[in-house]
Amino acid sequence: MPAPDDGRLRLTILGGYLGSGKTTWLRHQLFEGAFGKAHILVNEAAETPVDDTLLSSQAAGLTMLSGGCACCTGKDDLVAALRTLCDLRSRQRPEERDTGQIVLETSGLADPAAILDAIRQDSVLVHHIRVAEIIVLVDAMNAAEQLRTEYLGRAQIEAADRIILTKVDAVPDTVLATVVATVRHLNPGASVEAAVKGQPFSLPDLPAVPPYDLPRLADGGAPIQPTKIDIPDDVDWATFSVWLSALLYARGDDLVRVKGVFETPAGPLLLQAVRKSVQPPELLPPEAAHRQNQIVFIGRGYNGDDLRRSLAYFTHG
Ligand SMILES: Nc1nc2c(ncn2[C@@H]2O[C@H](COP(=O)(O)OP(=O)(O)OP(=O)(O)O)[C@@H](O)[C@H]2O)c(=O)[nH]1
Repeated sequence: MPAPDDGRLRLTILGGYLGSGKTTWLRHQLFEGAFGKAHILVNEAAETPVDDTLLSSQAAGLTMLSGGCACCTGKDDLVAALRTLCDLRSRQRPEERDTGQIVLETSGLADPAAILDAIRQDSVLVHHIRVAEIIVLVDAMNAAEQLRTEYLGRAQIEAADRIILTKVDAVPDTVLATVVATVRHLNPGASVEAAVKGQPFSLPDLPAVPPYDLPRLADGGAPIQPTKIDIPDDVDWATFSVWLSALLYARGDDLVRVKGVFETPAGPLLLQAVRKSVQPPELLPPEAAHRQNQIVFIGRGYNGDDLRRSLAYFTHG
C-alpha cells in the first residue's frame, strides 16, 4: 500500500552492480512516465560523458554527481544536492510544486543501505525526504560470477525492497531459476521481477532449484577503481575497437565495466562492455560528441598507465 503523502519529497534509490542495466531501465521508465515529473540524480563511479545524454531528455531536471560514489567519497555531494532540492521546494508555492519525486541512480559501486543511512542521519533531509523505495537491478547474465566474488553485489541485493532481474533475454531458464533462487535466499523480503532492456518481463514458471553455493566473503579486497583514458586523436574507431576486444579477451575478469563515447565519421558512438561482453555500439545524437574521445575503465588489478601504454604499443608498435 503506498505511504500517505506527508509533504516530503519522495526518493527512489535505484541501485545495482556495475553494468547491471540501471540507465537502460530508468530511461525506459522515464519514457513510459513511471516516475511522473521526477528530478533525476545520477551518481557515476567516474565522470563519463554518457548517462546525462541518455537521461536528460526525459527528466524534469537532472543533476550529475560525479565527485565519487554517493555512499562513501561522494556522500557530501549527494547530501548537498538533496538539500538544494528540498530548499527549492520549500520556496515554491503549493500550486508551483510538482509531484515531488526524485530518482537517484547510484553508481554501480554504491551500497544503497549506506545512502539510506546518510539521508536518515542528516538533520535536514530526515525531515524533508522520504525514501520511498530501494530498487536494485541484478544482471542475470553476470550474477553467478558477481555474487561469488563481490561482497558489494550481495550487499546491494540485501538492501533492496524490489529486485529487478535484467538481461533475462540472454540467459536460459535454468540459469534464471538459480539467479531467482539466489536473490530470494539473500533477501526473502524483497519482491522479484524481471525486465528486458527496461521493459517489464513476466518471469516464466521456473524449476525449483537451489541457490548458488556462495563462498563466505569479507568486505574488502583490492578496491575497484575507475580510470579515465583520453584516446589520442590519431587512434581511429577501427583500431580502437580491435585493441579493446583484445584487451577484454585478456583482462575481461579484471575490467568489470567499460564505457565511453567515441567520435566517428557516422557520429558519436556509445561504447559499452560489461566484463568480456561488448555491446553493439549505439549511435548518439550529435550533441553527445566531445572534443576528446574518452573511455572509462572500471576494475581492479591494473592502472591507467598500463592501459595507455598498451594502446600506444598496439597503435604505433
Ligand atoms: N541483453 C540485454 N542487455 C541489456 C539489458 N539491460 C541493459 N543491457 C545492456 O547492458 C549494458 C549496461 O547497461 P547500462 O544501463 O548502461 O548499465 P548501468 O547499470 O547503468 O551501468 P553503470 O552505470 O556503468 O553501472 C548496456 O550495453 C545495455 O544495453 C537487458 O535487459 N538485456
